[in-house]
Amino acid sequence: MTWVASRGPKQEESERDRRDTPEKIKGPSCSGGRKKKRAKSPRAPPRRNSVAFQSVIPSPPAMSPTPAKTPAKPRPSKRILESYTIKGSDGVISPGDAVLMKAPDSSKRPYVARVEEIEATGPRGSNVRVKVRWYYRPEESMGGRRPFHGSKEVFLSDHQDVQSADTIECKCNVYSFKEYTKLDAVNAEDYFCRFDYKSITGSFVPDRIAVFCKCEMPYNPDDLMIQCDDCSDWFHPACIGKTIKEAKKLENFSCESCAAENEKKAESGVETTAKVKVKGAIILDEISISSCISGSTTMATLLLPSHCRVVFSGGSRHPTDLLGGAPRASVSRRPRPIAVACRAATRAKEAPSAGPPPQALAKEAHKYFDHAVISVRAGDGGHGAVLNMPPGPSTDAAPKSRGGAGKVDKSKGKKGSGKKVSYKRNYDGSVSLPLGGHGGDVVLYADEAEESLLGFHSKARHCAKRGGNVGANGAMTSRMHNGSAGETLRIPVPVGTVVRRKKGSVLADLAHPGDEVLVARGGQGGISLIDAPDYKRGKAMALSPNVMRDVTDKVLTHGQPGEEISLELILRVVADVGLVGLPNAGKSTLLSAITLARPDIADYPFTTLMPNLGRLGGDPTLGALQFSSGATLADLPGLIEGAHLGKGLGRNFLRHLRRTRVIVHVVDAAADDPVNDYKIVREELRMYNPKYLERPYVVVLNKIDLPKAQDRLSSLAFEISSLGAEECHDKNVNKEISNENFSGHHVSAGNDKELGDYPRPQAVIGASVLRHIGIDEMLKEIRTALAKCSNGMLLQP
Ligand SMILES: Nc1nc2c(ncn2[C@@H]2O[C@H](COP(=O)(O)OP(=O)(O)OP(=O)(O)O)[C@@H](O)[C@H]2O)c(=O)[nH]1
Ligand SMILES: [Mg+2]
Repeated sequence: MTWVASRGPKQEESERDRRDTPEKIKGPSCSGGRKKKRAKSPRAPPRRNSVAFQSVIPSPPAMSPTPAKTPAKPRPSKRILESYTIKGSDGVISPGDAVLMKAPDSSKRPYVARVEEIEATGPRGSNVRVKVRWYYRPEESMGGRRPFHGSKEVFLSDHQDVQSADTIECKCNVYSFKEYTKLDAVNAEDYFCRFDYKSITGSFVPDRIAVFCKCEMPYNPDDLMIQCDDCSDWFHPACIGKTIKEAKKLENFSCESCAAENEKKAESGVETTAKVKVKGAIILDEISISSCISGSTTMATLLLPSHCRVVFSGGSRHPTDLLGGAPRASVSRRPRPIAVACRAATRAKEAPSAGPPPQALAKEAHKYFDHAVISVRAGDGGHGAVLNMPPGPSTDAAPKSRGGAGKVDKSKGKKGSGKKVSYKRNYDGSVSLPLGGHGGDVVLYADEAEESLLGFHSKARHCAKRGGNVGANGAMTSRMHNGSAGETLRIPVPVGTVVRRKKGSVLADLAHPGDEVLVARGGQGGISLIDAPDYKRGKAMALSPNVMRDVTDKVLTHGQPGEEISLELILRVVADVGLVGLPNAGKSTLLSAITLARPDIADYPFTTLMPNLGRLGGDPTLGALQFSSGATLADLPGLIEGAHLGKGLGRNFLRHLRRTRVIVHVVDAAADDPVNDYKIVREELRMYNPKYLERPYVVVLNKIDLPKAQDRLSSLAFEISSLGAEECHDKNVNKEISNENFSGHHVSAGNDKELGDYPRPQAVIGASVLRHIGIDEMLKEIRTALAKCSNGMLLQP
């Protein structure tokens, strides 16, 4: 006679129950959900069918109302045994041991159970029975198998049973999670258990568990993970955009945030001491590492060459493990987790934090307001799920009764009673499996409310949210839906910001309010898989052609990582007219005189540190031939001789002239040598970008209210107006400006032209902005210049 373990109801019944079970898993929780009503798990037997343990404990004799005619049969005597020798093997088991018990279907994996008690009944104790507590495999639990479940993982359930000792196949080992990760080798009979499982409610104890990686998943000991040398967090290769092969070749690894930090530190030039640091419980040298993992070639290549690698193993993973196939008999070597920090890690920890400190940002804002390097990361795609395909109305899939010989499976009579479930289908009729949510994109957009890039120095990293996982309770149901899409992260930048890859090409010029650019695309959501039993797999596959299976099954169920990119943001103010000149020439005074802007004005050099913008109102009375629209003026910091060598404030702020179409030179006519001052500024402009000198410009000889200026006004005007060539290349100006907007660097070399070779000023005007003398004439000239260069239209900046 062949004995098999008797567990579980008919599959149909279980699936129906599971479909009614709402999904409750949230975040790292590993709970399989709760039911309001008492629910049967796939394994939970209908209590009427299973032999309740209590029933074999001698109970008090029943009080019979009528005396029996025949004497009651004496109950067989029962003996509790301390140990039992498994039939057909030398294995001896005793209470507390884990055993494998035969499944009714020989093609199925044996059940794992913990022996609670051994009893012998019958004449001479010939009938030995064991009280067992079942271990559930993840796919047998209500929540189903999740990506973080190991192939050798089992849950200790509260489901008890009494079985014939003849169903015991052999002894096995169920380790705690910690013990399991420390095993040198994992045999076919080795399992691990980290959760207790309540088979009635489908809940787990503990119901929370530590999560790792960007995907925030609990640790699956089957999967390779890489540890960041700096922050010590663990990452899946797929989550950092690497294949397992590539990950194994890595010698040093720093996660994105640590890498960005390290980069900043490297840029700041902090010298550090390099020391190899060993951490973790096991400190091994090269030889002991190789001996420890001698059975794992994959790990050997990973660990030996670098000293700086790290790892949890994944060599033993096989699709059949994930799909519920029989455990492989071969012995796989399990390397111990070893973490060896590399030099970069030590350096990172010792280096001070990079980036300008907040005080510097406040005091020297002019150095940082128009340039920033940021890194953005789009959200990862949500994960798909490994789903169980519920059996159809046909009972060919229904498991046979696991009852011992002679037992009758009452549920057999319900053949074909299962309801037909209508699934969402693709256009070709195949079952549409739910997808993880799309990760959030990252978009930069021009916002008029933003004035500078200073904020990006204090927060240089921006991450969008990840997509939601497929909310599945393990079973494929008609109510399943895709994971929620991650929200797009929209980052406002000042109007006029040029976005480029770090040390790379220009991505966009956000020159108009509302302009936007998608800089990082969110990862695609992972697809779901059907975890069908062997005998149904063919059918399930036929139903669902979009199911992809691979050796790396998990990659398929995992969402794709979101894009990550380092960006350089360069602000070029959007202005039509640029005011340039030496410090104290009166540029800010001029801006405040003709616009509503109120810049700082003072009698000392470099009062202005950052460009000030002002809006010149339009004048419709001027008519069509004049520039009657409004224009924006930018007052730039003062230039001095040698600015191109970094003197004064340097000349980097001259980038803000790029979008201007007309330049106004403000010259202090009361200065010692106004003509030379004018030439200095022209020369600095030429050194920065010779094309600036080809733009129409007006010279304002300021402060003519002062007697010193008044005396020489006419000679100064003559001298300046005669400097330069007569011809003006107005027609080319527009084209040049728009091209320059996208050119990365100014051109200063290879230009043989002298100052005198460039066009003369359109007009030289004597003015006193303080006394409002010559203002109207100056405005007229500015408008004329604007009208000329834009041909009556506003330019596309
Ligand atoms: N007498 C006289 N003084 C003037 C005139 N315009 C400006 N000033 C004075 O010149 C000084 C400098 O003026 P600002 O407007 O700050 O000069 P700036 O060119 O902006 O100087 P920086 O910001 O340092 O580059 C102030 O004291 C003004 O009052 C003018 O027309 N006549
Ligand atoms: Mg100023």
